[in-house]
Amino acid sequence: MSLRICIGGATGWTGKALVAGVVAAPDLALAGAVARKAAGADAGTVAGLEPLGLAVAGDVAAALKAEPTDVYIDYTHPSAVKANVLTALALGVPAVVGTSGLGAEDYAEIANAAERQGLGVVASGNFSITASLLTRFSLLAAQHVADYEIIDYAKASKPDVPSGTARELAERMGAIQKSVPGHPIDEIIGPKETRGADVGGGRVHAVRLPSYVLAVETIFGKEGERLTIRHDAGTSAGPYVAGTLLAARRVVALKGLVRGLDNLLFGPLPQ
Ligand SMILES: NC(=O)C1=CN([C@@H]2O[C@H](COP(=O)(O)OP(=O)(O)OC[C@H]3O[C@@H](n4cnc5c(N)ncnc54)[C@H](OP(=O)(O)O)[C@@H]3O)[C@@H](O)[C@H]2O)C=CC1
Ligand SMILES: O=C(O)C1=N[C@H](C(=O)O)C[C@H](O)C1
Repeated sequence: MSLRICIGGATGWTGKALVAGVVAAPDLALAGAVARKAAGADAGTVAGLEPLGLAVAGDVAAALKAEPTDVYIDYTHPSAVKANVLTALALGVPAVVGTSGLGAEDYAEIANAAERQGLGVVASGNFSITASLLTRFSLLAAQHVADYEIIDYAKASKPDVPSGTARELAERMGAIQKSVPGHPIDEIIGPKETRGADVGGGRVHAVRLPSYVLAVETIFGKEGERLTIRHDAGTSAGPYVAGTLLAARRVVALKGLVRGLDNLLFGPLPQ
């Protein structure tokens, strides 16, 4: 039997690519689509496909109550994602979280809800396979090099900071080894904000300018040498589809929260 998927944000940049990915996959079926402005319209038509005979729902609860669903996927907005995921879990549906804007405290709450319900959640700041390589390489490097900083580049209109990619990376690198500034920030002469923000132990500098989609750079410094690891997203949402759908296929067998697609792709980080 096909795995029945509901997509929150089905009319968005990423959501439309995912609707097409689910429709094209022989082992998946689209059971629900959520968006406010297109509520009532056909989910296939609004994604630029043939009609699917499935109406877009105006909210997550309505979609999940209307059709039996195995996995809820969220690509909505930083202001909506946490409530959507908690709603899915409360209705007994595991979740895959692509939307950015949540930090360690939000994920602790989501992990508790998932464990209470005996359900899985997979969240990843970036579901592209190559961005997951940036994450994994950076985590490995942080095990060996203490001094690092993260640069987070995104489009001027991005509503959240840092990006989901950079936030997850900073929190996970910070848990391995805190990035300790060589000169204490409190004693800096000049505007302290120019030294970026401590995000879960990792230091992040955010740049927001037209022409970027999203790029993340981790820079490691040692005496006499420097290592830079960088990922650049292009203008298509295609790279996020395979990783998101891999997470959807795997989340049904999990209990609790897994944060980071690299954990599904490459297994736990070697200690
Ligand atoms: N983890 C990853 O790999 C990736 C993460 N992202 C993240 O996913 C999120 C969505 O990105 P993107 O696809 O570009 O977004 P879009 O703005 O293109 O689409 C957002 C979708 O969510 C719906 N939506 C539901 N609730 C809200 C709300 N409260 N406010 C705004 N929209 C809402 C919109 O429809 P309507 O307004 O009609 O409700 C629309 O369908 C972002 O946080 C982005 O950073 C994006 C790509 C990859
Ligand atoms: O807002 C976007 O567009 C993206 N956001 C994600 C993030 O916040 O990390 C990543 C994706 O590359 C695009």
